[in-house]
Amino acid sequence: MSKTDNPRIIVALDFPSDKLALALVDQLDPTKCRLKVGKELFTRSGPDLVRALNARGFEVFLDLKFHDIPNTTAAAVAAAADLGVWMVNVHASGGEKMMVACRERLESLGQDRPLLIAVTVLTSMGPEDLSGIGIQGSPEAQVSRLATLTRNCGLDGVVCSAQEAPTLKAEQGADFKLITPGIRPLSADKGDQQRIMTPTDAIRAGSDYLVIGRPITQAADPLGALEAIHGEVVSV
Ligand SMILES: O=C(O)c1cc(=O)[nH]c(=O)n1[C@@H]1O[C@H](COP(=O)(O)O)[C@@H](O)[C@H]1O
Repeated sequence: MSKTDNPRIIVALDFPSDKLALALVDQLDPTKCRLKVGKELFTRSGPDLVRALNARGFEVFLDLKFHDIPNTTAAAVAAAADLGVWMVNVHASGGEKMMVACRERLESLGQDRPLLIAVTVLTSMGPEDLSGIGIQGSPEAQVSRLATLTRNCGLDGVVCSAQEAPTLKAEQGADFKLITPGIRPLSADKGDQQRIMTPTDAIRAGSDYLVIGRPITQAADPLGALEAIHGEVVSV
């Protein structure tokens, strides 16, 4: 049985400044979503912004997709843990030694550590993009391979497309977390995403957490958009 806890929506704060991010956050409800801080916002606003979000009662997924040698990456996830984030990620393609070093470093910090997950194949990538980087075969096969490696390294889950969720739940077990971006309500623009799914279909497919950016952050009424998707998700 999966121990996924609420809220299951993670709003991606892809903004160029803390001012713009906080203006959006102050319209949201921490009982209905967690927040994701990614590369753009963290590079501009850094740890102080993460602390400001925590102080407002939100749990934070620090999405910096670390990918480096084991020693450097393990030190980076430990820094994320010091910041008090709820979840942190690395690229599974960094390999076994890198992922094990990260997990061991976090475990050495004790019980109250962030969830550690790995990115498999980005949801913006299709088969032709994989072949461009020398990977033959389907995105689904590559996601399964990297998810198995991630689970064998003892991490808590993976970032993948909801399209791969049914296969991964069957292969990796219910407790292995699936964090799925590329979520698009029927009326929303696909944008640069390729492997997409609606919120309801993603939950039915086995997603534990839905990462949603523009369909909420660029909505005329962000709280209304969040509440509509939250209502959809809790009623599946
Ligand atoms: O790690 C991620 O969060 C991520 C992985 C992935 O494969 N695809 C993906 O879109 N993301 C992130 O999920 C968010 C999706 O945003 P929207 O496309 O605006 O909903 C962005 O912040 C991406 O950085």
